[in-house]
Amino acid sequence: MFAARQTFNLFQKRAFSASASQASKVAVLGAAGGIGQPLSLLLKLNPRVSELALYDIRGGPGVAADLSHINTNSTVTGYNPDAAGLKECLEGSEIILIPAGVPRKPGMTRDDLFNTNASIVRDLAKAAADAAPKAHVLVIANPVNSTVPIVSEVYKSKGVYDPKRLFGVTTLDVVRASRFISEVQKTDPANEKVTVVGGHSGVTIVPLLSQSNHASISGETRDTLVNRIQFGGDEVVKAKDGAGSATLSMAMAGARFAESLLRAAQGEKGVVEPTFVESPLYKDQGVDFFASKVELGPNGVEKILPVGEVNEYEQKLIDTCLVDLKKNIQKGVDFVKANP
Ligand SMILES: NC(=O)C1=CN([C@@H]2O[C@H](COP(=O)(O)OP(=O)(O)OC[C@H]3O[C@@H](n4cnc5c(N)ncnc54)[C@H](O)[C@@H]3O)[C@@H](O)[C@H]2O)C=CC1
Ligand SMILES: O=C([O-])CC(=O)C(=O)O
Repeated sequence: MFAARQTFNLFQKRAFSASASQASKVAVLGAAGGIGQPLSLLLKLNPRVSELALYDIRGGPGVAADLSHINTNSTVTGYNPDAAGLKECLEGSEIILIPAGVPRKPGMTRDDLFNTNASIVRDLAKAAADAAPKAHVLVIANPVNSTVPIVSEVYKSKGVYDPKRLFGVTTLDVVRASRFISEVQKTDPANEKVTVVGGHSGVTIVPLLSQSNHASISGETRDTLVNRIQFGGDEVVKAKDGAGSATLSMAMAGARFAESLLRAAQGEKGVVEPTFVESPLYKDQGVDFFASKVELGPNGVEKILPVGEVNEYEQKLIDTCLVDLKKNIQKGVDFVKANP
């Protein structure tokens, strides 16, 4: 309890002085799962994390005991799978990652996970809003297009919503885009930066290849590549054959996003990550959340960057994306209204 409070005080101080303490408590909810475990491992290896707080409805303390033997300075605590454990896990957290939820099986869409995961995310959001209302919340649980609006509605209902601190993690789409384009072009993925906008499922994932190093990609090569980026998740679901979806690549992507937020919180300027946030970009078309490049700062979203110039083909992809995205967002909002 005392330790948790102490970390919070340090974080409070840093809000005023970026160069002060580097202490950061990071909580993972769903820490014993397929994503939760490797994500927690990567966070244990991150020197910017001083305290790692792990919660799961089963297995949290075991994962924590295991990770706590790794010889990096951070402390690791696994909390009891009850309301008191969850509260203690959350208190003082600067970042809360939520990979808690059921993954897809072959033949399912991400939206098919809604019935199970909506209430899981809603309940965790309620606990987070009460225990750590100022933390950055990073939603990994699918369907991200709906679970992020669910968190925002919960926070609104509790009067603590700050749109600058709520993120849907879409980093994996960008990671895939960079890797897939490098495979086609026989280049080093480290040098491939592909902007991916929209949401995080199927046709709502919109890669903007015209803004990449390979703007001239066209025809069937382009179509195949765009399709692979949009449906990359399905490749893994199919290959795992009933055992779940992407976990290791997702852990890497989640850890990268958390690292970017910590870098920005700890005073680094110009940190840009693509992420699904409440966004003004398509509000005039009734779409309140949209993934685009976002500059991060000590308080979360510093600046939402414009989508930029797109070609006719990409504009069509965006138009298609917006139709689905609007419905997915509304579904999340309606869920919390009907099931507060
Ligand atoms: N945003 C993205 O790019 C991606 C999102 N995902 C999503 O992440 C979620 C998790 O996937 P996996 O880790 O593979 O699933 P998993 O089933 O391996 O792990 C989920 C964990 O959540 C825990 N859990 C369930 N309810 C909980 C609750 N109320 N509180 C705390 N923990 C709870 C389970 O005990 C389990 O350990 C899925 O919804 C999946 O679709 C997966 C890959 C990429
Ligand atoms: O495909 C899934 O269900 C998991 C996911 O979101 C991804 O891998 O992008």
